[in-house]
Amino acid sequence: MSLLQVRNLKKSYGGVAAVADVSFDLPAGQLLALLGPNGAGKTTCFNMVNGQLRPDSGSILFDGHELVNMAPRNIWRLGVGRTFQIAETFGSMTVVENVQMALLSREKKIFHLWRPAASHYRDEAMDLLSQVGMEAQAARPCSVLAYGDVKRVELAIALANRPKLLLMDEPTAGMAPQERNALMALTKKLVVERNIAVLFTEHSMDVVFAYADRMIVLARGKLIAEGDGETIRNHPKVKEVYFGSGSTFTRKKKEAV
Ligand SMILES: Nc1ncnc2c1ncn2[C@@H]1O[C@H](COP(=O)(O)OP(=O)(O)OP(=O)(O)O)[C@@H](O)[C@H]1O
Repeated sequence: MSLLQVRNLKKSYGGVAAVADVSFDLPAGQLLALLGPNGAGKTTCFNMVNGQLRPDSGSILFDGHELVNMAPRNIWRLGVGRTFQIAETFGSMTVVENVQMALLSREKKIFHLWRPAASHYRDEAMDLLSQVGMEAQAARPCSVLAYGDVKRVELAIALANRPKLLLMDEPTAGMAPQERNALMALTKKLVVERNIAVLFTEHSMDVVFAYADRMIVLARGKLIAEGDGETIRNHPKVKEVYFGSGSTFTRKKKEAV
């Protein structure tokens, strides 16, 4: 049985069917890209999986638990993680402190500190930072980091909760091509090592074709195609939706990581 099983998911806004009868599976250890043109229903779909939006109908079964009608915090506790942007809130804290906070939050200990905060979970935080290649920058405030490095710290924070499923909404938005590839290569490595599943939306097709194991494509709320890169590239409905037929995605050489 797949880790995540989405069945007949529906959500309408007034007369607009934002998501119309969408079903898909995501096994552990896979990166699944959720694609589609603007307004296709990607964000709506995403937010139903993380509990921010309640579907009109359908089922989201995760690791044997029905997520529909469950509070986002409880969904998170079951092991559905997301990458949050730390820049706005915790930018003045150091890299390692940000990860320590995430570890404390996992253990619900933020308001029960009995040791100086600096010593809480420091080793575990440093271990997570080494996994994302950021241990050398542990003592720097997040606010001074390069954008690609902030994204690595966000990944470490998301991993602090030991997610079984990680949701990433446009993880590489605003990044230069080389940074994009480095972040996705790292994500892929962690997915394989930890056997976690990743569901991500992404507008950079070079990233999608280089790193996603499978893709699903939405158009006007409906799932129109599903499969690997080759299947999606050559799918007539996908071609039609993106370019009104003709060639859809140009094959780009994977850039050096
Ligand atoms: N809160 C809302 N109220 C009304 N309509 C909404 C709302 N959220 C989304 N929609 C509509 O639902 C449809 C799907 O929107 P959604 O944001 O899920 O698409 P998307 O694929 O994420 O698009 P994008 O790539 O532009 O972010 C669109 O027609 C959108 O206008």
